[in-house]
Amino acid sequence: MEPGRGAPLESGPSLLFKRHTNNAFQEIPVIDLHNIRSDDLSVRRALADEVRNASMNVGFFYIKNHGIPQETISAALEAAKGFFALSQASKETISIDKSTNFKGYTPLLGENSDPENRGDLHEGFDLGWEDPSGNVRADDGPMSGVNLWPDERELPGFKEAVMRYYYAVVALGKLLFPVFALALNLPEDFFADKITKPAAIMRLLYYPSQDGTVDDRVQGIGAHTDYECFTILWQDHVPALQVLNKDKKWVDATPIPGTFVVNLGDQLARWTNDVFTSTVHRAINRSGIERYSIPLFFGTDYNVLLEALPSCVSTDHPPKYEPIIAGDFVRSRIAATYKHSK
Ligand SMILES: O=C(O)CCC(=O)C(=O)O
Ligand SMILES: [Fe+2]
Repeated sequence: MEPGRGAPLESGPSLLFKRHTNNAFQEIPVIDLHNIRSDDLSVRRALADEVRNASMNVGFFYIKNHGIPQETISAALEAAKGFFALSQASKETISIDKSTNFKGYTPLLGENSDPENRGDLHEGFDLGWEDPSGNVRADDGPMSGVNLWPDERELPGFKEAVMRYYYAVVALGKLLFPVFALALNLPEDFFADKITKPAAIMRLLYYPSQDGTVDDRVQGIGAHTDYECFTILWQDHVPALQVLNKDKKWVDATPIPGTFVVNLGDQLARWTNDVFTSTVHRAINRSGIERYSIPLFFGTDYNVLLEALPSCVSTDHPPKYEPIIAGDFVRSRIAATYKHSK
């Protein structure tokens, strides 16, 4: 059999399940991507082993040597700062309420990631795929629709900086899928025909600091899991992100310069029948200064049927979730966060 094209590392799904440890993680591993493009399959498999371990037991990992130039990140951050500094009236002209597919501006408390809470204390700007000429796809099913951009005269260069960052992170996401495939003992190209139209939603997020008396039902972003396959998150130097371990203890995802945080989402958990874990997380900014972050949620094409992968099912581990179309799943989960805000 051709290397990396279907030869399982070790046969049988039960071996995958056995790699779950009973220990609650205390820290988030850092994975070095410098050899992600290696010609040597054994090198790529070694990387996949690290990703498998983190995906099964933590659901989060940092990546370093990811190849995204610092100036691309800095320009996107400056664009985000410029956007959130606009007047409320300007931002409201591209309110997410005017969008058919959850694109544009969300004000403070405009959504609620944890139904137990009152609302999320962040502002956001959401965008999805568009090509360099500004065309969106018509065939994204329930997530079809255009991006809403601020007026170019008010914020020159915003769209260029944001899209340059977006394309760079989408390309990085495409590199990670074969690693996840190897980590699941699947052919390395297993996901290739399922990510032809990147269903990648990106958000610019702004978290004011929560000072003084804090209402525990208002957090920067309430406890939640992400919806797509995985998220590539850039966070600035301000600590806020926390990740829940099996002992129900919050572990800090402390900012590490030069890294992104990758966390798995519910699409991958459903697809892998929970072999890979979609871990609960939240962000609370009590630093005294404002915080910015940029998550990019990387999902499958919206028409893909998410049903348990054969390699993740056995007689002991029957499928846990009903098969569902990716686009319907994402749309219903996003809609819920807006409905819960009150
Ligand atoms: O801002 C962060 O650190 C986390 C954001 C997040 O969890 C999300 O947008 O889903
Ligand atoms: Fe999240």
